[in-house]
Amino acid sequence: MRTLFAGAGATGGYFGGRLAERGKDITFLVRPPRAATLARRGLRIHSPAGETTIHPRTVTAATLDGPFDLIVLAVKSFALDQILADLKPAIGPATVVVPLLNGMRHLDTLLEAFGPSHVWGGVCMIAGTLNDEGDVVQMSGMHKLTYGPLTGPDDRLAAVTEALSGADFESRASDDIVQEMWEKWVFLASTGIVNILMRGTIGEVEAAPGGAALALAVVDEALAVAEAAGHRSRPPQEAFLRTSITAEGSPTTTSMYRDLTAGAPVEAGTIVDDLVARAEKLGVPVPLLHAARVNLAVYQARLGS
Ligand SMILES: NC(=O)C1=CN([C@@H]2O[C@H](COP(=O)(O)OP(=O)(O)OC[C@H]3O[C@@H](n4cnc5c(N)ncnc54)[C@H](OP(=O)(O)O)[C@@H]3O)[C@@H](O)[C@H]2O)C=CC1
Ligand SMILES: CC(C)(CO)C(=O)C(=O)O
Repeated sequence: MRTLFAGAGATGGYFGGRLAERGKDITFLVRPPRAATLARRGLRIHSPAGETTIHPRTVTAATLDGPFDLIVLAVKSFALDQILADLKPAIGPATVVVPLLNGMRHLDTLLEAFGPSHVWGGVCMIAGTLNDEGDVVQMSGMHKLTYGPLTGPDDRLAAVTEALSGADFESRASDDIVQEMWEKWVFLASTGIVNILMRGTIGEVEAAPGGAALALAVVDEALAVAEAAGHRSRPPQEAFLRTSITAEGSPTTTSMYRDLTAGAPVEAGTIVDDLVARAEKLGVPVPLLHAARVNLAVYQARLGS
């Protein structure tokens, strides 16, 4: 399968790089400065398992001139509109688009842009970032990619599975990807909100008096929204979240918190604001999520000023 990774940042660079490392047919859609960095340094991945350099094939919006079989979308939510416009030439009659973005709102945007026959769901679990050189840094051993059609069986599944497997990360097709995206959203939003409201890692919050109780109260609010929306996390996912968000000494932060502490724009709209908006619509009280929304709005307003 000709596969295009749209974005070669922390997630796209990692998962696309790992696939390219195994000889899969991977191209990255990047902007000119990123293309220049990748040409000069290669795509370097630093991980707990070691370091690797891949020399990736890249295209830019100006040189993208034909359809791909599979597109993996790996940009931040605020870059979505531009890249969807750039991707138009890459969409053929049978192209599958798998987004890795956090949250749910991008699915509506994608369905509107490309139509239901092209859009699948996707979830990735990784703690990744780019360092000052533009290299991908995988901060823990976690690296999982899950994907699947939004509605019913799809005869492209075997080919997509072949394209996304066989590399040095866990890869899995899901027959209920929408539920898995909700579970990831609840996990990520809860963890990120605890980081942001308390300005610390999960372990630092847990060590504070009342910290674990506060974290679990955030989880209860996020779960209540998911439940009202018909997507309460299944018991093993809920148990994992409760354990992980109260883990003693945990260094866990989220990409949202890392962006905030770096003074960069934060995906507040799709990760926090959208959860609060759904809570309001469904009549679910979420005072802690609301506090996080206000906190992030103040931050974003300062960034813009
Ligand atoms: N980082 C993490 O640990 C995790 C992130 N996620 C989610 O994955 C999504 C992607 O995040 P992440 O990979 O961290 O983000 P990054 O910022 O690391 O990477 C996004 C990349 O998209 C590129 N980009 C933006 N617009 C365009 C465009 N028009 N054309 C080509 N490239 C473009 C940027 O390139 P440029 O250099 O040109 O700006 C950047 O390198 C987010 O929704 C995030 O929440 C999910 C799980 C974990
Ligand atoms: C919760 C986590 C770490 C898992 O991938 C994540 O999605 C993020 O930091 O954005």
